[in-house]
Amino acid sequence: MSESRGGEDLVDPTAQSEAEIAFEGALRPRSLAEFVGQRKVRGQLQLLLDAAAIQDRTPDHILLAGPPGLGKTTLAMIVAQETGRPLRMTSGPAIQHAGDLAAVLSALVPGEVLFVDEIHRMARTAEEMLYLAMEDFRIDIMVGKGAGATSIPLDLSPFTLVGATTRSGLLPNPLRDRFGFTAHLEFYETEELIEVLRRAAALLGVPIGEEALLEIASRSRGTPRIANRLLRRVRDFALVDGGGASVEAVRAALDLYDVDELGLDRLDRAVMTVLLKRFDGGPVGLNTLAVSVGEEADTIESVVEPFLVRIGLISRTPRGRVATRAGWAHFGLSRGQDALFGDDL
Ligand SMILES: Nc1ncnc2c1ncn2[C@@H]1O[C@H](COP(=O)(O)OP(=O)(O)OP(=O)(O)O)[C@@H](O)[C@H]1O
Repeated sequence: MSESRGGEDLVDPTAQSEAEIAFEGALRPRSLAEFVGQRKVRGQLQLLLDAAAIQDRTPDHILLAGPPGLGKTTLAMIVAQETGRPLRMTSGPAIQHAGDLAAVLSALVPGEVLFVDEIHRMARTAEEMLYLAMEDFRIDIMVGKGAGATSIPLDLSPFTLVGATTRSGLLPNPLRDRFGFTAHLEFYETEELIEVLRRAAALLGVPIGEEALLEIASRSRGTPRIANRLLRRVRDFALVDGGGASVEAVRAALDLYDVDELGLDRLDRAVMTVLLKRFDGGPVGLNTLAVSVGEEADTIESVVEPFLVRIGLISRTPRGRVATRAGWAHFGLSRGQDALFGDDL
């Protein structure tokens, strides 16, 4: 739920309306067994939780790293659910001062799971407080100012911190090192997304065939949040059209929303078009690309780029972003053609 790229983008994993939050809540897997894909992470988490249960202690702190919409919040909820512990949720941007964090930490009950979304956006002063809290379940609260300032130690209840980040590179090493386990969530394979969709369609009571599921899955950018969102649009389309959720309905619905067969939307296409036409395939720096499409560099770096790299349309080089041969081919262009196309971006 980080920086939204705004508008009505269907394939923006960061943009979420109230209605969608409620919709997602209904589809969220409640146990590790129900959680589709991420096999390695599931196995690692299961082991960590089982070991803690045998020793009757709070599980180690967990860092969940990966692009938005891959299931970090869901996994945090599952950790609480599977261990029968209460869950408290907050986010980095909500912790602007050490005092904000002290208030949260001091209110934790023994064994509670504390989920901090976008943990890389927390205030620096709070990060330092968190080091001690994670290590010793203790914080020092500063009282007074200047020469008369004193620090009062405060013992905390043992807790498990589950941090989520789309930018693990931005976390300072001392914070990263205090997590007992870091899970790197990967984009989902098409087969896994089909599984996510099959489960969601059953929960929503939408009859849908395998071919239609495949068509939605392949346009979902490896992201369950997007898969569920596209399914919702297809369900609406089928309802209004009256023809059922056929593969034709999927194609018509997603064409209507400008999501192409690779799952690229307007912003992805704008980035690719700028890279190919204006910069003749690159290399181009991230900031230049972002300014050229009128978007935040952070959105390009954490949302657009990882997907374009993953599907092989661009690559990152030390000198900047470069279009690959597949990138040129997908847009039916070749190097040196910009004069033909002009600057019609
Ligand atoms: N492995 C999965 N199996 C089934 N559904 C999933 C899975 N992962 C995510 N989902 C679905 O996708 C939705 C989005 O997941 P979630 O909110 O956990 O993502 P996130 O990584 O926390 O995103 P953000 O960083 O934007 O908060 C969930 O509501 C759930 O319905």
